Amino acid sequence: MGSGMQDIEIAFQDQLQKNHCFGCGADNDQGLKIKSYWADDGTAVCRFTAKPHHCAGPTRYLNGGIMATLLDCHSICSAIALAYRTEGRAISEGESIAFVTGSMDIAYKQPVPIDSPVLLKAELESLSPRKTRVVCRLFSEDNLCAQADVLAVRVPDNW
Ligand SMILES: CCCCC/C=C\C/C=C\C/C=C\C/C=C\CCCC(=O)SCCNC(=O)CCNC(=O)[C@H](O)C(C)(C)COP(=O)(O)OP(=O)(O)OC[C@H]1O[C@@H](n2cnc3c(N)ncnc32)[C@H](O)[C@@H]1OP(=O)(O)O
Repeated sequence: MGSGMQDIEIAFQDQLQKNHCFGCGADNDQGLKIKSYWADDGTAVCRFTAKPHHCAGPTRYLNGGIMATLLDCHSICSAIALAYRTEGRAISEGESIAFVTGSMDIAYKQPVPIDSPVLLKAELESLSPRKTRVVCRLFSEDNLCAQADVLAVRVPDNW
């Protein structure tokens, strides 16, 4: 105990300011408050544990709208993080960068048990200064349960 490096990594969302988004806003007390981080392989990851009221029709499965929110918000926050990294800045350092969802296509492949944590993994590709494509996968217990193809579009920070 007490020696070596400490993991002081801070989630993307905890570095963004004044974000009241239901899915990713640190400033929304009734929101999902997801937390996203860089992984060593260049993807961005997020782990989320649902509450019982996030259920689908059957109480044992996660609601598809909640899944969409997780995929959307993890993707957009990761696109924002990538843009800061590409500009050589820490998140929220200097002029703020904002992206929104231009489009999102989701394949729901398997039902997601509500009791198990999910893992979201986002692969990012910058298409132009204004557009980032994100392929975001949602896993439960190592099973690929949903996949989203997201177009993140940069907007002015007063959007
Ligand atoms: C949300 C934050 C913004 C505010 C900042 C506030 C606080 C900042 C703090 C933190 C922010 C952090 C996180 C917030 C995070 C996320 C929330 C989750 C995501 C959401 O929940 S967000 C809500 C849902 N989201 C919308 O409410 C979008 C409504 N919409 C629009 O606001 C416009 O529609 C817009 C901006 C999308 C485009 O408007 P625009 O005027 O820039 O249009 P333009 O044509 O110039 O598009 C430029 C290039 O994108 C291509 N393009 C555009 N749309 C496309 C589509 N649908 N399919 C295929 N390509 C598309 C064009 O083809 C062109 O491509 P090219 O450059 O190659 O020609």
